[in-house]
Amino acid sequence: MATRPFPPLLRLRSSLLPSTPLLALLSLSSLRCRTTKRRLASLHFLPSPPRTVRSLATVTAPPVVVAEDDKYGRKQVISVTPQLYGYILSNVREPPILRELREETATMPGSQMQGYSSLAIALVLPESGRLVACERDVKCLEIAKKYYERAGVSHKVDIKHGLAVESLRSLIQNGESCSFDFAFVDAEKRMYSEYFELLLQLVRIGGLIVIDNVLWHGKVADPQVNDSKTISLRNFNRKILEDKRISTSMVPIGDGMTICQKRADI
Ligand SMILES: C[S@@+](CC[C@H](N)C(=O)[O-])C[C@H]1O[C@@H](n2cnc3c(N)ncnc32)[C@H](O)[C@@H]1O
Repeated sequence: MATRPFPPLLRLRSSLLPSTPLLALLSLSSLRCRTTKRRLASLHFLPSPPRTVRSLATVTAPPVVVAEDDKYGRKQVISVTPQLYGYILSNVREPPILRELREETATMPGSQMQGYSSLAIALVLPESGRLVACERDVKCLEIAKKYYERAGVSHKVDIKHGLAVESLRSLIQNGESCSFDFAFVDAEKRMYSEYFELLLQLVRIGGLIVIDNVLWHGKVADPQVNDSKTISLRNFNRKILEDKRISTSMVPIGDGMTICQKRADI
């Protein structure tokens, strides 16, 4: 998950979702929603705090960096300091159940916020909406299930326990291609390209695929960093850039997020 906050509310208006339903696939991550009534989705994606928050909570680094190179026109870039992160947390409409999940998982080893994205989406789905959530880790699922139940949204969530690629392939084999409105990806970074190809089959024309962590803490831009995840993400970003089957925008919020819309002419 990203290590810096996104703007707290990503609002996808119906104009972005031209026809039918709304669905998603994410990692707790894969969701699908079918509704013929509401075509508006409001999704909260509030990721983990910056890694420095817990250890350097009182340090206040300047939040703005100004590029020195003239070719960038002294562009100012904001970075989320612990102080700014605290400010954001106190100025977003984060439902109490999501805050509880975030706080409970903040101190856990490994990935934090298990189920946060899927719970955020399930909370705003209409009763007729459905979410497919893919996760391989039982412990993560236990946390997520607990919160789905507490939030009263379990009936909207179809959990697929296993490798996300296998779950996505099963959905295709079950004839569910072109039936999803929205997919959110935040699982194994080296598999992003495979997830994307499968999701492109599963979402309808006009549907959205949102991919998290595409800037990978800035490592994708650092030629000195060449570990397998960074290389995969670099290759993935290049592939998306050149892919004519989608409209796409890479948004520098959180850890970098790419938003793709499936085009009609593929
Ligand atoms: C960064 S966390 C995602 C958190 C998610 N956005 C949320 O809010 O719940 C990454 C998750 O992906 C899961 N994961 C990683 N690789 C996977 C795979 N190949 N198949 C299914 N889940 C996977 C991990 O177990 C972990 O829970």
